[in-house]
Amino acid sequence: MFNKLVESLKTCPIVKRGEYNYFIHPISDGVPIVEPALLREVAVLMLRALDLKGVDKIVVAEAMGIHIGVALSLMTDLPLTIIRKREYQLSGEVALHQTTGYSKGELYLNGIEKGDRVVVIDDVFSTGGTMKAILKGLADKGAEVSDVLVVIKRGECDIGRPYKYLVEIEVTKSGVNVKDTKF
Ligand SMILES: O=P(O)(O)OC[C@H]1O[C@H](OP(=O)(O)OP(=O)(O)O)[C@H](O)[C@@H]1O
Ligand code: HPA
Repeated sequence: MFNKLVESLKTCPIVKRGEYNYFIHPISDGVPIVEPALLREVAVLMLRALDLKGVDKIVVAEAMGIHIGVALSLMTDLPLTIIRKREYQLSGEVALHQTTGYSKGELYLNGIEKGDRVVVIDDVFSTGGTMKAILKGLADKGAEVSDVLVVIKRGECDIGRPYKYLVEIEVTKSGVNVKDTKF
């Protein structure tokens, strides 16, 4: 079931972003090409893993949460909100500060009401900085987080609550080692 995700990770290129060994993969970068069969495999695994009971909305972050969020939304009929890097100044918008292993920036959360039950999905966990910012924003809005899932977990990562992942990897300067698969 994990064939396409695991095999594509084992052969993906690494580039340096400062000291950070950055792996380049279709699910986490959208390049060189997102094959439908890979996206479908990831979508089916996410659907199998997630606790969707009573869930109202799916939450993802721009950019690389979008394709997996759309796939899950189409399969579940759950609406999707995309946390954007652009400010809209809509009523109720929440600004979040994102810090990753190689960047800092602002994110803007819209479309969440007090009492919403949500799942949050993302492509990668590395430092967990992005997910911590998202969870803080959702808590500030009074949303209840039913489940958090990442497709690819790289390294140890504490986000202050339990979460699920599909694949755990280790990234070195010469490549990706797949350490574990779930679901
Ligand atoms: O656990 P962390 O250290 O926070 O890293 C994970 C985040 O980094 C990437 O986002 P980024 O905003 O860099 O890029 P993107 O626009 O390509 O999604 C990725 O999509 C995750 O959201
Ligand atoms: O190494 C990475 N590759 C792709 N996306 C990422 N998001 C955090 N780290 C990475």
